[in-house]
Amino acid sequence: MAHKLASAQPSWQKLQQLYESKGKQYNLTQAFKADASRFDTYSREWKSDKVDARILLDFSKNLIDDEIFNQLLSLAQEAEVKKQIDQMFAGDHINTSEDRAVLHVALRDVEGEFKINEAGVDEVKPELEHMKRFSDAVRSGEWKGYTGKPIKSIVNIGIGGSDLGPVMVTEALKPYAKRDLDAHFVSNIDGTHMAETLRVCDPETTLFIVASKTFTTQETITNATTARDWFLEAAKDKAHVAKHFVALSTNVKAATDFGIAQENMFKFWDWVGGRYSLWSAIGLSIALVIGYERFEELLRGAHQMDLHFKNAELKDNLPVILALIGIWYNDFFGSETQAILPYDQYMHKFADYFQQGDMESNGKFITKNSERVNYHTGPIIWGQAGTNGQHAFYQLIHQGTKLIPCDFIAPVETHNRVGEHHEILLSNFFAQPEALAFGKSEDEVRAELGAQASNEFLVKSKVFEGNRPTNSIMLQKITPAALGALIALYEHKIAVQGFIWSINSYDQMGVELGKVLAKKILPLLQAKDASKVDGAGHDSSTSGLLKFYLNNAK
Ligand SMILES: O=P(O)(O)OC[C@H]1O[C@H](O)[C@H](O)[C@@H](O)[C@@H]1O
Repeated sequence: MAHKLASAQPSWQKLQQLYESKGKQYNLTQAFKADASRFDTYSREWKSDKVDARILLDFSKNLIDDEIFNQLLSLAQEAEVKKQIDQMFAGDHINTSEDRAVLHVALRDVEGEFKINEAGVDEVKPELEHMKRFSDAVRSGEWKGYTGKPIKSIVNIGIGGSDLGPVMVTEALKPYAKRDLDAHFVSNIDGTHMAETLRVCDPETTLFIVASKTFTTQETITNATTARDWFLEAAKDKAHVAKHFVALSTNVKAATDFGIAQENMFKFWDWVGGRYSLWSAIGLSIALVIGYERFEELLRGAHQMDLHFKNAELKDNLPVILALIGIWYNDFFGSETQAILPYDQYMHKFADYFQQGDMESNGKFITKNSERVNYHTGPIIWGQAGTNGQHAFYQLIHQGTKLIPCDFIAPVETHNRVGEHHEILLSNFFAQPEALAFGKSEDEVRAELGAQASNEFLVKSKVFEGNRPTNSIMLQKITPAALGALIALYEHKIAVQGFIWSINSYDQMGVELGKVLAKKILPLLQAKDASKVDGAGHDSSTSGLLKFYLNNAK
């Protein structure tokens, strides 16, 4: 593949012209008035007869018409998106900088449909069986701690991709959780995180899950060592570690060196990216919390979305549509961010999860052809659960000077029917995109204000310009399968954007430099001697900060 600059594609220039000639002054009120079937044209419903999942994507409230949409589809064709999707599913080493395949889709190919020829793929099933046996034993109480008591608390120790997925999914699927099994997630190197967690755990009934793809991550190894010390203070005998510590890793040797018994090791493979790993052994805490069967439903839901992504035509392909609309704003309107706003309390970690998923994947400036891009790549992802965001930052989305495309997500059915809460919640879910799209004109404000309309500032302050684009995504219910499909939808959206921008979405070189510098600085802090700072080769700002710290450290 040539991996051309996206801006060198013929469609890119045409999209630029379309932005100038009509995109930037596109008027949603007029567009909806002119076309009664706009919703039908720009919405797609995806369902699967294999799993309990269904997703409606309404993208009609976007600044697009047929010409723009078709031009975006041409861009996807010119970038050979279909071919790149096929390469991913075939196990080609599309992570070129690390010479690795990108096969999270193989983890959820529960029936083995994809026939991928890559070392480790045939081990997926036995590993899942291992996870099933183990999670069943812990959940049933058959697995006992060193004093013969069943496990009551699990503590997942991991960071980044070894934390965010399990946290997000266990929160999103809490209605399916075993309520008498407490789940904790410790990620931060800040000792407070571990200290506050251990405060509520009992060494006799706590299981630690050390989750690290590389098993070298400083935070995770330090936290795991602290947890082991705490455990041994009570248990005394190192042999008891085997009943209370398991490891999830691709690095079997390092996990063994840490003292994890062979049978307590759950492995995965280097073709699983950290931020795409919740489907692998990294999902063990999910299986423990919701049960293995539900975990498998999550995988099956994702797999159905994989099939849709692989097989559907570009114009009907949900991940492709989301990706193209994102590119339209990111690269032609100059939008810098993308908000993800789930109207479901259980989904409150969804935006956090895709902050890593999207920003670590597509925050890159070098193409696979070693050129520096001359366009913007990955958006800044942010958001929180509705309706909380409405009372915090929506003011800026409605009336600020920045264009912030938003994805609104909601389930038709709630897990908790409490009075009319769900109707009230959803009335907001429907109202916000409507307000953003159509706004309120000055004439409307004047008519509403009556006598007060003589106050010019009041009138102008109450105007909503509208034309602020949104996608609305509805699921039937946040079931394991539906959540699996939704996560896969966003994963593949990220993939398509990376394909079009010609970047490698599957490495993360940008996180390394800071880690290297921290390792150089740590000995200075350990030496506790401010006089050693000068001469350590740091700039005056870093040196000044270090000296301030060392002179005041207690
Ligand atoms: O799972 P681990 O090897 O411990 O890695 C944990 C995380 O740290 C790294 O710095 C990467 O930025 C993440 O992609 C990764 O998920």
